[in-house]
Amino acid sequence: MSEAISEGLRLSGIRRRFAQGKETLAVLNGVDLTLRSGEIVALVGPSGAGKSTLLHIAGLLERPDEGEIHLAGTAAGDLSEGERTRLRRLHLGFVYQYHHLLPEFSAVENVILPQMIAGASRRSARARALGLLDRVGLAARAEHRPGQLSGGEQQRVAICRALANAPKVLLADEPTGNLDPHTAETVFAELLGVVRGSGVAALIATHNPELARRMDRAVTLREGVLVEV
Ligand SMILES: Nc1ncnc2c1ncn2[C@@H]1O[C@H](COP(=O)(O)OP(=O)(O)OP(=O)(O)O)[C@@H](O)[C@H]1O
Repeated sequence: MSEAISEGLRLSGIRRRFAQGKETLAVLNGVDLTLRSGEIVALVGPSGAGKSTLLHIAGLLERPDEGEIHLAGTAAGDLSEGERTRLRRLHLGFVYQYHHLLPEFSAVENVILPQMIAGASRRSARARALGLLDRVGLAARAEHRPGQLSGGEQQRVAICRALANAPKVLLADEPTGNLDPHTAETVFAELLGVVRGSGVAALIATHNPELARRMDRAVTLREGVLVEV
């Protein structure tokens, strides 16, 4: 297997600074990270360390000041915004702390939509959506709207939506941070189960050391550089 195929995401020498008044805050100071296919990596670290900034850059939502991002073997740096959007739709899934589901659509429709935007037929998109919802125990809730679901159920739907287009890489920012500890535990176990079952590479930011221990390895940001923990 070539390196380009087995590699989900590669970040090289990523730097990002923000102006804070007259000062410059160097949040990312040369971040290197390779996520192989199927690898699940925890991104831990104190508030303000730069986790969200790193996830935005890895997710092609923001450009770094310096450095390169390879997603599924494609270098993203020189691409136009349109090409980056296409690459993101093809290869990336996102889960946020809040579910961001469309409230007027049912659970299954929320998982169908990204597939149809990517060009799938309604029929195949629906079959895949129902399969994903079934894997997180939501088959019986597929036709419910987000407002009719519990917080944990909403977040499970958001996980299915992120995996709907069979991305190469899943990025998650505190995916269970908004749930009570018991629900967070269950939803996190399901997230790991469905991620492991799909072979997607995942980078998951969490404040919770217990959750971090369940992943394949953990990295943290120390003075803007990633180190293994
Ligand atoms: N657009 C911006 N402009 C200026 N400063 C920013 C911007 N985005 C982030 N920062 C600063 O960069 C630092 C890192 O922020 P970031 O949100 O990446 O941290 P984090 O590790 O995700 O924190 P948390 O765990 O609280 O979400 C913070 O000091 C923040 O204030």
